[in-house]
Amino acid sequence: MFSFFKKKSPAPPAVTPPAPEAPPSVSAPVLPAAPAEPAALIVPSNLVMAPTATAPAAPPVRSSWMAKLKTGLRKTGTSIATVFTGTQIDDALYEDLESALLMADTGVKATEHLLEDLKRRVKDSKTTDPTAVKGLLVQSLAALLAPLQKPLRIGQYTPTVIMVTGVNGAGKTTSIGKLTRHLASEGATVLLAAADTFRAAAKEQLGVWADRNTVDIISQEGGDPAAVAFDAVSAGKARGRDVVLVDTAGRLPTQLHLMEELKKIKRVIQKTGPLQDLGNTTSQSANSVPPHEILLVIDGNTGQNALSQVKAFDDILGLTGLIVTKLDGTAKGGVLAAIARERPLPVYFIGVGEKLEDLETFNAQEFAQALLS
Ligand SMILES: Nc1nc2c(ncn2[C@@H]2O[C@H](COP(=O)(O)OP(=O)(O)OP(=O)(O)O)[C@@H](O)[C@H]2O)c(=O)[nH]1
Repeated sequence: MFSFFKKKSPAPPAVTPPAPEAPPSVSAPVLPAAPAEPAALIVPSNLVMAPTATAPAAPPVRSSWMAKLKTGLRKTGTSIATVFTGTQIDDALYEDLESALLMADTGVKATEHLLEDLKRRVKDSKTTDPTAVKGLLVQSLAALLAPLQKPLRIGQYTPTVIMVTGVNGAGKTTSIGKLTRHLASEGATVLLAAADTFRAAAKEQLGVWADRNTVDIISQEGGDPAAVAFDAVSAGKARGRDVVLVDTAGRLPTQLHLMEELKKIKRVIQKTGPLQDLGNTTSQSANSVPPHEILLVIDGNTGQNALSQVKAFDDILGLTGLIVTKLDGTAKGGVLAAIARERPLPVYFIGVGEKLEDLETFNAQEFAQALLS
């Protein structure tokens, strides 16, 4: 599920270690083609299980996840899939597809792109079968979504500081709980910062996750969220934690004073100073200054509104990635294509349920297949 950097050792120059032995039920991890990685080693986690077209059959864990994803996206997929039930590939088919994609909140730009790309693929393949066109649409969608597929890198800094933002009820606290569980199950030590000091229940909610996951939580009765974040990062440094997750209160991008507050939280976290970059032992890189990740949690049910949130939060904070929740039962799953076309930020995780295990890494090919199955 994550990329872990190998921790720095004073011993001889780093040598790539053999890949950790994978448990029998888990396939070899496949990371998306990435630009040149820094010298530090990425030790792929045994939870990175994204299969590609050429990978061996999906392991049981991932395939049950796929079933969940397919069920979750059925509402979106059914209306698109019915377009291909006819016998001819004609203008009517493309018009119906255009409407279905727009109804699925794919947005005008991504819809235009997909139609153009699909027509080219149909022409190149010389197919006359509408069912085959659906297969080509899967390819086209997967190619559009591919830039969003990226693993979250953990372990390059001690701690890796992750600030989590989003509108009210998007699923921030739940996603932090799920993420904490995954991190803890991979052996990472986690410290949670309850910087949502507005909602009385938020601290308790996070406290429950903390208890469940046996991690520490830093909170302050009615305190300043920026101060909570500062204390948490300082404590994370002092205690040598691998990850500090900072939960923030939900807010709308139109609530400018609250957006200013988020900027302040970011600034104050930056003031905790640079953290040792385990991937760059010679100089201190600029991004060793926390927060290393600023994530926006979006509710997949909100469709085009989610895209507006991505743009607004990104403009103000400079986001590094997204978590898309509630993809179970949404008719608006096309919004990921809109994000890919208009604001392509990495989608680190997607949520398809309220349970702890209902969080997985995003895989473009799987998502495209599930959406159009
Ligand atoms: N079905 C489903 N529900 C989810 C998912 N993620 C979160 N939820 C539910 O969404 C609701 C809101 O989740 P929270 O985690 O409290 O949201 P939040 O963003 O922290 O909320 P605020 O702190 O009020 O801004 C809860 O009922 C969660 O159980 C998901 O992937 N699928």
